[in-house]
Amino acid sequence: MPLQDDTKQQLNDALKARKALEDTYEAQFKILALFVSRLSLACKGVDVDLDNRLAKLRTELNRGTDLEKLLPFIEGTSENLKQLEAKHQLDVQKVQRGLTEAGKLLQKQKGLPDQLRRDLRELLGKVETPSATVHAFLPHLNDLTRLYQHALEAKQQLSSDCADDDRYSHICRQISVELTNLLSELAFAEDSAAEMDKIRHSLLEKLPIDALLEACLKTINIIISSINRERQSAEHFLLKLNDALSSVQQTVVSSLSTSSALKERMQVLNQQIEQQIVHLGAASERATSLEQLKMLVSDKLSAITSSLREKDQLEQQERHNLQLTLGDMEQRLHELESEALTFKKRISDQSFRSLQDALTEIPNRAAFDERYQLEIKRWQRYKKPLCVVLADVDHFKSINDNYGHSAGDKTLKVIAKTLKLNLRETDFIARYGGEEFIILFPETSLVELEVPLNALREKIRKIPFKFKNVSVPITISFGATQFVTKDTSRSAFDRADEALYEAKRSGRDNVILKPAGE
Ligand SMILES: Nc1nc2c(ncn2[C@@H]2O[C@H](COP(=O)(O)OP(=O)(O)OP(=O)(O)O)[C@@H](O)[C@H]2O)c(=O)[nH]1
Repeated sequence: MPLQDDTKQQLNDALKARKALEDTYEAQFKILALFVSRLSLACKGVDVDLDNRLAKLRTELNRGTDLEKLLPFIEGTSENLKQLEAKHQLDVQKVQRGLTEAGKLLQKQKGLPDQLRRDLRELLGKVETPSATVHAFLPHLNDLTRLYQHALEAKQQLSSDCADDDRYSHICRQISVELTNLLSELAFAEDSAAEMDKIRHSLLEKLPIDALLEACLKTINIIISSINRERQSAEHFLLKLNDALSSVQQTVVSSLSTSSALKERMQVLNQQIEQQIVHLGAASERATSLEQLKMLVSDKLSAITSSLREKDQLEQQERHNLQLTLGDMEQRLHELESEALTFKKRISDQSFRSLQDALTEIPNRAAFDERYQLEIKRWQRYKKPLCVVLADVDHFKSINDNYGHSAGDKTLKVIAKTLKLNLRETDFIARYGGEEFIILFPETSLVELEVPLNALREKIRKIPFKFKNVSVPITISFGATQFVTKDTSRSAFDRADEALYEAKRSGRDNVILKPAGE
């Protein structure tokens, strides 16, 4: 029996040990199941198929399903994971390639700061190193994003600098245009005119701001010295006038005093003559003999004759003095008259020249502005059609560039002359600035313009321009419009400008008529 007891004991012990082992396995299995369940949750979102499989596995694990029953699940999921692993490798390569390409693209950008370029080079070196997971690239991606951000900031700065550049050249262009217009509206004497011409020519180039300011200062100096010259000339005229008037006054005063002295002397003589006649009468009564009377009369008569002669001389002297005074005054007046004439001509020349373009000798922009307002008023009053036309020489810059500015100037003169000669008396042409002309056609409708404008265009094209022995055909484009009721001077002008732009865009050497409302 002890043996039986012993065996029983052993069996019990074995059962206990097994139970303990089973308990341990079960606990371990639970821990493992929990871990697998958590791990599966961590994988969630990588792949939908995998997510579904893992969700099922978790449910089974929670239920405590036998490992045996779980095995097919596990196998299927393992297969799924293998495929994912392959895909993961591809993803890693893709991320690596993507990062490299994005980095290289950034490297190609212009205007990046040097430090950014260095950081980028270093980053691209790191990206080249192979990595097992996509995660390993995350810091690189982060770095690259940062570099992109810096690059964008640098670019933005650069483009705002460029915007400044644009603004700068816009301002320069505006100053240049305004100054050119001002120069064409100013009238100057010969020497200043040459200086002005020099400044005008310099403005044909693209000038930096300091050169433009210098041109402005030079212009101001010329204006000031010209004003001074005009003032001096006016002063000179006034001084002459003053001189002449005071000399006339002096002459009149001295001639008055001379003539009053003569008058006094004449009175004395008259008295003397009267007295001599009275004496003669009294003495003749007293005379007792004819001989005595004869002597007395002879004496007195010679005294009277000498007084009369003296009186005659005095009268002659007075007449002579008067003639001298008159002659002197006449001469003074002639001088003054010619001085006044010169001055008057100077003033009228001045006002004429201030409305004339110095180069082409046709009206300038200021003259146009005046005439434009006048024609608009006429159009409003009489309701007769009014057209405004802008004309611009084609590719004029290339004439300057290829043959020099003097050739350009000559071209403008010839074109202006041709245009003017081929217009009616009632039409008005002005140089609007640069190589642009503006024409007003009163009492003309837009349809009526087609033929004459095309004729003008042909005329210009046929001018045999020759530079450096090369025949250079020059063409011109026209943009025309007609005033309508709602128009202002500006709106009609803008429409003509748009038409001109269309003429240029259509290939130049063209006439575009643009009615309102198109
Ligand atoms: N010689 C000379 N050139 C002038 C004068 N005024 C303006 N210019 C030049 O005229 C040229 C005008 O050039 P752009 O405005 O580019 O026009 P474009 O070359 O005529 O070309 P499109 O008008 O487009 O056909 C510039 O080069 C100016 O310098 C001037 O009084 N004399």
